[in-house]
Amino acid sequence: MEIKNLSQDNSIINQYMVEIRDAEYQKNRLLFRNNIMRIGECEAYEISKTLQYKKKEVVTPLGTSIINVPANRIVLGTIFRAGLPFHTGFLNIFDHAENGFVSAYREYTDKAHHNVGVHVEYLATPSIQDKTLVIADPMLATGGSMELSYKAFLTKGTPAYIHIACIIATPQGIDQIRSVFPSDKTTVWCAAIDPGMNEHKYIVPGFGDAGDLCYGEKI
Ligand SMILES: O=P(O)(O)OC[C@H]1O[C@H](OP(=O)(O)OP(=O)(O)O)[C@H](O)[C@@H]1O
Ligand SMILES: O=c1cc[nH]c(=O)[nH]1
Ligand SMILES: [Mg+2]
Repeated sequence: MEIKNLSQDNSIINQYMVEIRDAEYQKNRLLFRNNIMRIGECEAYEISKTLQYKKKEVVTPLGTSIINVPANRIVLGTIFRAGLPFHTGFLNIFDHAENGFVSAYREYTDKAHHNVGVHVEYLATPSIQDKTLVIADPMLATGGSMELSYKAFLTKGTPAYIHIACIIATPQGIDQIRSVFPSDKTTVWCAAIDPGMNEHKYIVPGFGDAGDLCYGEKI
């Protein structure tokens, strides 16, 4: 399994990361969502370099041009809620892609908020059979949401390749992906790998609760 940590090269993504991590800057949800979207666009562009390409002839007003265009059939999968602005970034780049949506939310199963269970309740997706499945979700913390969402997508076919796209990952989340996903056809993309999680399973330093920062607190 390949891990592509985009923070290893300096790029404009670092500026967006500074802003989404900044507790003051986060107070503006519009700017927060917009930066999540822009990181999605950057990751999509990086993923585009790894696709297969085929020649396409295009007729201009003055002649013809032959250009290599992506050949993969892409399904952009995302996980409600926090995945939505990230998904928009991917769709801005891969505007011809099909789209799949799954809901997953983490719920504490004990009073001390130390144990987290993940609930999957909703799936709306085209077939993913033999397609390139991108699953976009900003946070890969325990990896539980990504694992269960992937298993939900698998009820609709077997993908040819899987790109796990997140913004911040933890070593534990990556290990979880490694134990569940097919190693010969999975790449994990992220803009940072943070050292770990606190006792409530929030990534530290991370940036907080992605869904709440995008859309407000839920009850
Ligand atoms: O790797 P995990 O430990 O499963 O955590 C990651 C999940 O946490 C967030 O969703 P959350 O459950 O907060 O739902 P929300 O997007 O509706 O806020 C995030 O968007 C991931 O889906
Ligand atoms: O730090 C974290 C971990 C999981 N989900 C979030 O939104 N933030
Ligand atoms: Mg949340």
